[in-house]
Amino acid sequence: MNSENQKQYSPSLWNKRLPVDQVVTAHGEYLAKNSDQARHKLLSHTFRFSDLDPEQSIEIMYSDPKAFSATENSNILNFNGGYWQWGSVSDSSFMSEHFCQKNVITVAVGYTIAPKACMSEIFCQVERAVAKILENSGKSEVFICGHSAGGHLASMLLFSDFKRIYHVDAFNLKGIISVSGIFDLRPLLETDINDNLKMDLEESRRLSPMLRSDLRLHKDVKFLIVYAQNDSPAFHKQSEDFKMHLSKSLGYENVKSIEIKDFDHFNIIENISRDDFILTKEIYKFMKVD
Ligand SMILES: N[C@@H](CC(=O)c1ccccc1NC=O)C(=O)O
Repeated sequence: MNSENQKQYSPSLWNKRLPVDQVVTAHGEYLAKNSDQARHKLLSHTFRFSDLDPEQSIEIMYSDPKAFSATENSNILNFNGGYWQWGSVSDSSFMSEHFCQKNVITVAVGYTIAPKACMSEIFCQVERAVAKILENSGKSEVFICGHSAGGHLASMLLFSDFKRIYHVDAFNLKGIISVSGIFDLRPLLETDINDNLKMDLEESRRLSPMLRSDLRLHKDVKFLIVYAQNDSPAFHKQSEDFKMHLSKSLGYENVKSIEIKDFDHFNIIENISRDDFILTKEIYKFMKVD
């Protein structure tokens, strides 16, 4: 165990709002409550990809059946955080209400969490769900937002060969938003986060977008990399290093990073349930929604 890494990758220790042992529970309750509220107010469909685990599914929300059946609209996919071992697809539609009011369709994307699935399996499940969504999205624009572990999964899609493996075009995948994401998994090997994931060095390298340059996604994809002021220094560095990797090594032109002042690892994502939050407004701008 590396105690410095353990500290840097324990986001609850860096929050300044709540006692350390309460912040994760409060976070889970917030996401569940707001997702339930959205489910009651909006129309929704769940598609399950497996009989083995209900988490391997997507939950689509929308306010207007006409928008849902239109061939040209805007979709935002959400990948939940929780270090690939907590969180649920059913708690991942907490931001749907205001997006759907603006005729954006929201899609919570679920996956089997560790230790039932390892990191490679989790990424495959997410990749397959995205391929299905792209296949069925017509000319609609698709944006992906991921928090923490979800930001990692979203960024890994850069190296997905959708054409060869799933026979779909990814031309309508327009942008990726990582909120307090992790891009180099190696520091996690020496923390208790890996007790359930059981990654070895080879798997951690292969699944680190920071260490990959075998790009498959087209260069027009836009990136928004966001982190909270009260994230740890290691999280800040991971985001800024990945921004450099995208722009300098991989040649992406449209990459922006933002630090959200006075927020932490948890309330930075909770608050995208509000339409007046600074990050929500940035996401609207990024998606060209008004
Ligand atoms: N044990 C971690 C928990 C954590 O990082 C977390 C919990 C819920 C949702 C996202 C999280 N972070 C990354 O995926 C902590 O110290 O906060």
